[in-house]
Parts: sequence; C-alpha cells; structure tokens
Amino acid sequence: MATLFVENLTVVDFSYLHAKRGMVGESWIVDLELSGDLDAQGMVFDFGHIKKALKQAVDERVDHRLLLPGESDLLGLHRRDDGHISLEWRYLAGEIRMVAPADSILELSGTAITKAGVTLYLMDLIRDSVPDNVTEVRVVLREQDTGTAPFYHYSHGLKKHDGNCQRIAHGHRSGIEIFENGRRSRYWEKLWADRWEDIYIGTRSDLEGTYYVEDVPHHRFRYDAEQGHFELVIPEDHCYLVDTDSTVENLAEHIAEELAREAPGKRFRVRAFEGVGKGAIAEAGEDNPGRAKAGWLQGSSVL
Ligand SMILES: Nc1nc2c(c(=O)[nH]1)N=C([C@H](O)[C@H](O)COP(=O)(O)OP(=O)(O)OP(=O)(O)O)CN2
Repeated sequence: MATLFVENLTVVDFSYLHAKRGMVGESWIVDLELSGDLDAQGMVFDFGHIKKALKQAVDERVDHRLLLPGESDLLGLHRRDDGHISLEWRYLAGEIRMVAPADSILELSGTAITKAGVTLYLMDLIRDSVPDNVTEVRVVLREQDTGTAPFYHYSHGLKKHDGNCQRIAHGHRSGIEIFENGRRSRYWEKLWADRWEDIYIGTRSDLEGTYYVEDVPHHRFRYDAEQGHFELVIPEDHCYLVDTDSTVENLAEHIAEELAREAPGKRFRVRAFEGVGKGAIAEAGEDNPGRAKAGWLQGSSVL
C-alpha cells in the first residue's frame, strides 16, 4: 500500500447561497491524496491521468457553478423542460432569483454549503473516477493564504465569455493590492475589501430594471449567451454596478480610476486578483491623468 499526493490539483471558482450573506463568491485550492496498491507500472495512479481526468471531473462539476444547499427551507428549485432551472432563495436581506441553464448550478445535500460538505462531495466524485487499486481518497480544500492582506468575495457573469464564465452567478475570493504614490496602502485595500464584501458585480447594460420584494429594491439582470438564457434578481444593496464587462482587467481599471477620483493629486497602482494566482494591474492618477493602463497578469506573486 502506498500514498501519493497532488497539491494544487485545481482551483474551484464558484458562488454559493448563504442564509445571511446571500450570494458569496469563493475560490478554493484543491489538494488530493490517493492510497492503494501499486499497479503494473508501479504506481498508485498515473499523475498524468490525475492531472487531466480528475482535474476535469472536479472542474466540470463544481467550477463556475452556483452551489445550492438542497435541503434548506430557503430554497425553491424548479427544473424546466427547456434544460434551464429557475430558483428562489429567500434570505435575511430579500430574495435571490435566478433562471439559467441547468449546468450553472450544483445542488448538494444539507441545509448549508460548507467546506466539509463540498469535500465529501468531491471525495465521492473522485472515488468513482479512480481505478480499483485505489482504496482511499482524501481531498483538502483551502483558501489562498494572503496573510493579513485584504480580500473580497464577489460574484459575476461575463456574457461574452466563450466558456463557463458566461454563467451569471459564479465568483471568486480575490486579494487586492493598492499602492498610493508607490507605497502599499492598507487603508485603501481595506476600504475596497469592505466595499466589495460578498458583492454581486453587475454590468449596467445587463440591468433590466428594478423589482420590489416587500418594498426592498432588487436589481434584475438579464442576458442571452451561448449556453442559454440567464436572469438574476438580487437585492440592490448587495450589488455594485460597472459600465463595462466585469473582467478583472476592467475591474482593476475601475478601482484605479475611482481611487484617482476619490483622492485627487495622487498616483495609484492596483493589482486586483481574480481568484488565485492571476489578475490584472491598472494605474491611474496624477502621473497618468485621465488614462489607466491595464494588463492581464498570469502567475502573479502571492499577496
Ligand atoms: N483575461 C481574462 N481572462 C479571463 C477572465 C478575465 O477577467 N480576464 N475571466 C474569466 C472568468 O471570470 C473565470 O471565472 C475565470 O475562471 P478560472 O477558473 O480562473 O479560469 P479558467 O477556467 O480559464 O481556468 P481553470 O483554472 O482551468 O479553471 C476567464 N478568463
């Protein structure tokens, strides 16, 4: 019997529904251990297969989905004949309603989405995907270690994306680094982490109107994309509107421009993460009047 491990098998970026927080974007790094007898090649299971087949299984079932606690009284879920679902989530601040292709959600057992529940789900999924000589599967889910640096949880949908990011309710746990006149500013980082805590970032042109639930205003977003039709109703005060698609390049640029507007005469550099290990850089302010530079950053340093 031998045990092998794979760290960072993948990162699952998703959102889930919470009884108090509403819709929460999350990013968990997936680590894996497999135990069993050695096969004819002298291996528990070929790393090549693990990194392809098991990563693909985890990504397909969890990544970019909205996770729902199937046994919660707050949830109403309806599967429609056209391959879409509609759902309602009645929580503390109001209601969340969504219409989306059925692959946009993952219904899990239990009354709340927890790390333990998702871990058990993934262990079952992986057990079904490994050969018979593998007798034990262990999964560890963990957040990126950002030390004391701030982060926010956001959800969004990119209607023009040719992959699963077009899903209207998927999200990320993202660090933010802000430099004011070349020096790291914990003040501004904390301010944006608070501003975007558990936020839905919506694109103004996807906004169809306001919907009232017992006098509480809710935004209604709606678009059609390659995978199907998407609608989302969510309390207005859990939303932040931007004039662009909510790509991380645009979000970094938006933050930099807002900072330059809020603190005139200063120069800002923003490193905004999208989940783990990637993001965008933008600059705005005194040295760069009226213009922000943005770029895609892959494999950026850990905060
Ligand atoms: N240049 C950009 N590319 C992508 C952006 C972006 O803002 N700028 N955004 C997305 C999606 O929002 C998506 O949620 C990112 O998810 P992620 O899982 O990190 O990306 P992949 O699916 O491409 O990577 P895997 O690690 O293989 O899941 C996509 N691209």
